[in-house]
Amino acid sequence: MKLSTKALHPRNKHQQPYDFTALCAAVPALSAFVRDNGYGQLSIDFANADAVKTLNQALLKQLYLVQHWQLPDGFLCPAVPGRVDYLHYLADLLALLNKNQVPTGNKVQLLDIGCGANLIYPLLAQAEYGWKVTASELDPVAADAADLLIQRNQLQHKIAVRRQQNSRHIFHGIIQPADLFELTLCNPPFHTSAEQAAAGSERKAKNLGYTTAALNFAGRSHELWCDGGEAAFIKTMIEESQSYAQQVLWFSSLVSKQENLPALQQQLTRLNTEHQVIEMQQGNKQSRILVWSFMSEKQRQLWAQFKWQRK
Ligand SMILES: C[S@@+](CC[C@H](N)C(=O)[O-])C[C@H]1O[C@@H](n2cnc3c(N)ncnc32)[C@H](O)[C@@H]1O
Repeated sequence: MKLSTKALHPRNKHQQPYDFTALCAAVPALSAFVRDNGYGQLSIDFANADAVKTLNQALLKQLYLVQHWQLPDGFLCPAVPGRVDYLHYLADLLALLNKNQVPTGNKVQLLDIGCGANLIYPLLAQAEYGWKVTASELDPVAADAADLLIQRNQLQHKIAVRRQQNSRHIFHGIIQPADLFELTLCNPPFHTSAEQAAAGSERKAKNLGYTTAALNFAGRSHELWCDGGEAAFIKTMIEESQSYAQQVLWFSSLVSKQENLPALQQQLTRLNTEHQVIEMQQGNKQSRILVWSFMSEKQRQLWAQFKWQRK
């Protein structure tokens, strides 16, 4: 099945241009970066890493009530509207099992693979749906930064980071025998080498009209690449997911390159999974979520009945 959308998810709070007046009220430091964009609208210089970080602080505070958000230099700075879109589409999968209502609160458990130093998906999932989140991370510096965000926002009972010790593994060493997750999500490292990652950042900067690679989205190189790129990363994820077939309702991953989809879909068909592609569009940027499940519809309904609907 292929679902297609042309705009942000209807529940996404970012349908309108940013309200810089409200954002500056939430985080006054943002005012220093706001200027007229030449078309009579307020904006910031998206090539300025400090400006983009401060905008994120303000968005997270104003719209998601995240009081403290900071990012060590050189780490991937997320675009909030696109990240939250992924969560809303995953929430719809759960709503289908729950009389079209998204199940909320800590009865729903999410696993975020590679949360980064920015911890963006766990923070948004907690803010939007109150889900309990386990986050994995390979990079010790990123994992420590994510832990600090949890502590500063007093989310210790709602979000936990588990360090992945082996770069060749995704779920192994992270999912424990007693775990049950409704959802796994992942924004995988997408490039195949550090050089390709640098070229990708350069290209993005040029598309935005800047002459040099803007550092705000550059990220530390190993956040952005791994051997074999996203195709190999997701292939390993699918392989390992077999071991947790009865512990997870829906596995998922972003797939940034359309051309990587057919091989992954074939792999999922060979494994006899139910799978689908959910297309997302944010402005000119197109991306897609690949979701798969080893359970039958009946098994998923039983899960919902026993885990969410029992009094
Ligand atoms: C593209 S970044 C995404 C970061 C964040 N989730 C976001 O969306 O901005 C990929 C992240 O996966 C981490 N990573 C790479 N291999 C991993 C693995 N095997 N297990 C867990 N995390 C991994 C990287 O260190 C990096 O933080």
